[in-house]
This record gives sequence, C-alpha cells and structure tokens, in this order.
Amino acid sequence: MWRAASRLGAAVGPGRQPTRALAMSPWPFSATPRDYSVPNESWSREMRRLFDHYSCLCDTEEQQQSAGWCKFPSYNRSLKHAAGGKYLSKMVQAKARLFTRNIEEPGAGFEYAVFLNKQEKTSVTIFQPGHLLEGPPGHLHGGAIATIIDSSTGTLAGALLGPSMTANLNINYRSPIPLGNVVLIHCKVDQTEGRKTFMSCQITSSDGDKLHTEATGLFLSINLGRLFGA
Ligand SMILES: CCCCC/C=C\C/C=C\C/C=C\C/C=C\CCCC(=O)SCCNC(=O)CCNC(=O)[C@H](O)C(C)(C)COP(=O)(O)OP(=O)(O)OC[C@H]1O[C@@H](n2cnc3c(N)ncnc32)[C@H](O)[C@@H]1OP(=O)(O)O
Repeated sequence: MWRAASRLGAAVGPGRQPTRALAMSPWPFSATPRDYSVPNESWSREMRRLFDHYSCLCDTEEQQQSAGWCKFPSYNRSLKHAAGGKYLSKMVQAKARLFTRNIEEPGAGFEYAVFLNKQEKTSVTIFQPGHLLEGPPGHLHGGAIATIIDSSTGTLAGALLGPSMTANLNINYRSPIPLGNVVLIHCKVDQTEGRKTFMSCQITSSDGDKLHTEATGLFLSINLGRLFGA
C-alpha cells in the first residue's frame, strides 16, 4: 500500500502526515476535505427530517457506543476515501471525480448521506434523486438506482472490510422511484467468507411502506495497490 502510494507521488507513509505536508504545499487546493453528505438548500423537509433522525442516533460518543450508528463522510474523489479523506496526490487523476458527486448544482443529481451501524453490519442511505437522473418520465433511471445501490453497499463493505470491489450485483426493480422523492436504502451484510462479502439491499419509500427495489451483491476485498499496478 505504501509502495503504491509512493508510486503516485504521495507524501504518505509510516510516520508521515499528508495533511500537514499539504498545508505547506504551494498547490491551490484545500487541505480540509469537504463532506458532501450534509444538508444543503436543495434538501426537502423530509430529507432534513431523516438526516436529523439518524444524526441524533450518532450524536454523542455514548449514543454511538450503545446504538452503534455513525455518519460516513462522503468526498468527491475515491482517492480521498481510500486515504481517509486526505489527498494522496495532486498529480494523479487530477480531473477524476466520484461518479455520485460530480453534478455540481445542489439537488440536481445524487443527494445522499450514509449512516452506518458497524455493530449490526447494516447501513441506511437517505437519498433524494434529482432531475438530472431521469429515466422513465419523471422517474429515476435504472442505472442511477444501480449506482446508488452500488455506492451504498460499497460504502458498507468498505467501512467494514477496507478496500473492496463489487464483483456482482443483482437488482430487481419493483416500483418506479419519482424524482425528488426521498427514499431509504437499507443495506446489510448477509455473510462473509474469506475475501467475499455477500450483501443485500432494499430501497423503500421514506415511511417504509412502499418497496421500490431489492438487490443482492458480492464484494471482494482487494489490495488497493493492485488498482495502481503495484
Ligand atoms: C475501490 C476501492 C476504493 C477504496 C475505498 C476504501 C474505503 C471505502 C469506503 C467508502 C467508499 C466510498 C464510496 C464507495 C463508492 C462506490 C463503491 C463502488 C464500487 C465499485 O463500483 S467497484 C467497480 C466495479 N467492479 C469492478 O470493476 C470489478 C472488476 N473485477 C475485478 O476487479 C475482479 O474480478 C475482482 C477484484 C472482483 C475479483 O478478482 P480477484 O482476482 O481478486 O479474485 P478471483 O477472481 O480470484 O475470485 C476470488 C473468489 O471470488 C469469486 N468471484 C469472483 N468474481 C465473482 C463473481 N462475479 N461472482 C461470483 N463469484 C465471484 C471467485 O469464484 C473466487 O471464489 P473461490 O475463492 O471460492 O474460488
């Protein structure tokens, strides 16, 4: 991992602090990673209500201990996820952006926040799909549904196992999702076998009454260095 990072020209390694190095860097980038999964002006009342509800479950250290919930930060680059929010390098993939965070207009694309319960190996994503994600008239594109499922299950797999990749995803689309409607994406780990983690996922309306989508997926933990040819 360290070897792969140094191949990227990163100022990381045992005993080295990339964020501090960045603070002294001449590059015009922020050293503080922006968390995109926080309320903005496009969030509906329902989206904010759900955000507050899950945030309350993980408000204090004490509550985190008992309930096991925490909000997972969401950056706009997967390299930052891999490095715990820090920049690994300014030079590599400078234009690369995480697919779900590359529409800049608030509310136009994927507005979401992931809450994890590591003890129970579950997560809930609150998701408000924007108007640029249209498939059937007025409704969410099936590929966008697959994307948010992949991101939600992938985040849970990544948080529990470290770097991992989707090997398989099976999706049953049960009822269309209207654009702008807030939905919940419930993910859980069904089974772990060595490097393999089998997950399942359901998308429901925010009151839980309507089932929109069901999915299962297989994630394989990987050596991140392999992605960079190490
Ligand atoms: C991406 C890393 C980022 C790091 C992140 C760190 C923390 C994460 C935290 C937050 C993340 C934030 C956001 C997350 C957002 C999005 C997540 C998106 C994830 C993706 O969007 S990711 C892109 C799509 N994804 C691919 O692009 C994969 C292409 N693919 C491959 O790279 C290889 O294919 C790989 C690595 C999957 C396996 O390769 P490999 O060489 O390591 O393993 P191998 O083939 O030997 O298989 C070992 C055992 O798994 C079984 N097996 C394999 N594949 C199977 C299948 N499909 N069905 C059933 N069983 C299967 C074999 O049968 C064998 O089983 P057995 O051991 O029993 O014989």
